[in-house]
Amino acid sequence: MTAPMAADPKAVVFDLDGTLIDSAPDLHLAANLVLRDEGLPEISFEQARSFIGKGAGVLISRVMEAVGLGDDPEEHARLLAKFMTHYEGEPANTLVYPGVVDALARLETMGCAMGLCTNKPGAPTRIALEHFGLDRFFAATATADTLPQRKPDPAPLHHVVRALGAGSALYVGDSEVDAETAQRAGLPFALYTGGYRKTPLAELYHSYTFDHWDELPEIVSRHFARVEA
Ligand SMILES: O=C(O)COP(=O)(O)O
Ligand SMILES: [Mg+2]
Repeated sequence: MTAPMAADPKAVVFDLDGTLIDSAPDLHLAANLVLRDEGLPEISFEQARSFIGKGAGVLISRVMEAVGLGDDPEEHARLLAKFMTHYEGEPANTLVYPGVVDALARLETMGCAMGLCTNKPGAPTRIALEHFGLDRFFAATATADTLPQRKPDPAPLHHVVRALGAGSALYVGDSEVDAETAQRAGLPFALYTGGYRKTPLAELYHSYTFDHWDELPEIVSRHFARVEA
């Protein structure tokens, strides 16, 4: 007798910044604490928000460009290290988007396997997840330091899907980087419109959109009903 094939779990993978948590105020503050300490002009909240998506290293490159510093690698490494010392504390000004916890709890009761795929480094990711009680939902996580590749390379997303024991997954994110990652991974993508996206919706790859987290469980059940049909 052959063993029955394990059913592919309904897997859903989430982005973090701009999707589950609104971390822009703390990222803005940490960037400005570096600039203040260096005697440099500070950046606006809108600038900081627009620099989020490709991880802390790219954020610091964009900050350096914005204040007229060059792109010297040693200077970049020094400022990035300073930024991380400011950012790695408890997320004092970060909020979970409304409805996130209820939506994740609902997906859990629906039997979804859930994972996280973020360009945020591992240490602040773990601190934020624990701080907001979100860590219990995720059976697999890829952060900026899990693999050599980062989003929009599809490798971290594939890594999380595999770690969940799934062949496919719905990816949920807020930004251009997430849309490109899902597209390159060949996975469906649910775009949260409340995050840090700058590009018009019509120009971005997406399978679903939602403006409020209480809409997501219904999208997920529709999606998997269609996939299983
Ligand atoms: O920290 C960033 O720049 C991006 O993080 P995210 O991948 O969770 O959106
Ligand atoms: Mg994001």
